Amino acid sequence: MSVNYEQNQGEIDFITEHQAVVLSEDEEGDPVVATDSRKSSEVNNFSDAIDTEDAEADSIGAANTYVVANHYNELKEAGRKERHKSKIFYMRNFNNWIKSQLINEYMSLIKHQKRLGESLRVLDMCCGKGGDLLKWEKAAITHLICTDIAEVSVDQCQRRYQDILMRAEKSKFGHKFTAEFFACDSTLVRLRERYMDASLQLNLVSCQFAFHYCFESQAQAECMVRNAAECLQPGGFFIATIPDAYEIVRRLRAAGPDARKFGNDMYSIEFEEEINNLPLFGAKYQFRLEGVVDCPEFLVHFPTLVKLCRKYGLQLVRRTTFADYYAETLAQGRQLLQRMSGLETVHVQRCGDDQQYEHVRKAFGTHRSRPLGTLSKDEWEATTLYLVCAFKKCKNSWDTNGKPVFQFDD
Ligand SMILES: C[S@@+](CC[C@H](N)C(=O)[O-])C[C@H]1O[C@@H](n2cnc3c(N)ncnc32)[C@H](O)[C@@H]1O
Repeated sequence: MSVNYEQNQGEIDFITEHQAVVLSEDEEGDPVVATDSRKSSEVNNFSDAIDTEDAEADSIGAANTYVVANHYNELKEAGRKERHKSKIFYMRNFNNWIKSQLINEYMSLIKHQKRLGESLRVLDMCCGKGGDLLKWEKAAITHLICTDIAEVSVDQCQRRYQDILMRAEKSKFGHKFTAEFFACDSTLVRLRERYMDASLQLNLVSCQFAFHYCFESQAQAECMVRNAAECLQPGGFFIATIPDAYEIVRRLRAAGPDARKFGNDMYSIEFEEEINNLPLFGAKYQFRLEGVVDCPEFLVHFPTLVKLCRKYGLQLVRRTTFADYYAETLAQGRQLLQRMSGLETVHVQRCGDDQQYEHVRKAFGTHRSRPLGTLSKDEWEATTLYLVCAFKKCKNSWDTNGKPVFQFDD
């Protein structure tokens, strides 16, 4: 049996309703993994949360985490000048804007539930080099936990935080917050045991452009979701940006019946395996992004993610593609988008017959004299591979066996 990675009407309805899970064409109950002899350990229902912390990576199918860690450890931080010259300069800024919009949206909801002066604690899971530190500062949080598998990135993140703190001390307007940093694999390690205070309650967990790494195996996905969920206060949120598996499979199919690869000059996605036989976990592809990423990644089967999240009390409240999120939040986020240089300024008359801006000519003709903001075709194709999602932590009671019974709103 193969897993359905194509979005059918049933799944669209599911996403709209946030209710029953359709995992494949043949299965409506617990997730079933496509038969794959190498991953026989995954061919069962979700087991209880794995208890063996720091488990042997190999024993739970985490063969690629070293490759990913090495890749990010070796990635050089480009200077401002180099970043400006990058072919994906605007797309990276655009992605950064999407993250800001998402963080602002859910921080606002959290702040509405709180009284002024109450603590606001955030976990930035897979924080990288700290690209979101300024967003946390602006959100006026009180405590931040940053963790990532790449030690080099965590060190850099910590240095950036120290800079922010020093600047905040000198400025009347800067916001100071406490923070802790550690390197570890969020798909293998129980994070709460590494926190300075293991009883700490979080208001927001954010995992940006990284959650999909945990879909290498069921045990890793389960560990990562538990890390996202278990310290969240009821009413708190888990937010993420991940590649949209439906869109990936749709583009692959569009590339031809036997195609295993698609992309453009900015990015490419290449599957090793026959895509009609993709497993539920470990559906691996190589993702390449102009000068920044060349790494194995894994499809996230969205209904499975939703089901796994529900097991830990997380209820889906948003699943929106980047294209739709841009359209939905543009009116409110236009100024920020401009400040972040999230779009390239283009003069239609100067575009000539450049195919990268054909959409602009089609939309506005060649007579428009005022400049406008857009992304090149290649950058737009790369950014629209992604979606934003958000889950709310629900209240719970306890059953007679001491297991949580979550009170979902739907
Ligand atoms: C594309 S970067 C995103 C970084 C950051 N969240 C951002 O938005 O700028 C992906 C990050 O995920 C981290 N990562 C990948 N697998 C991980 C794992 N198993 N545990 C913790 N971090 C991981 C990488 O080291 C890398 O920093």
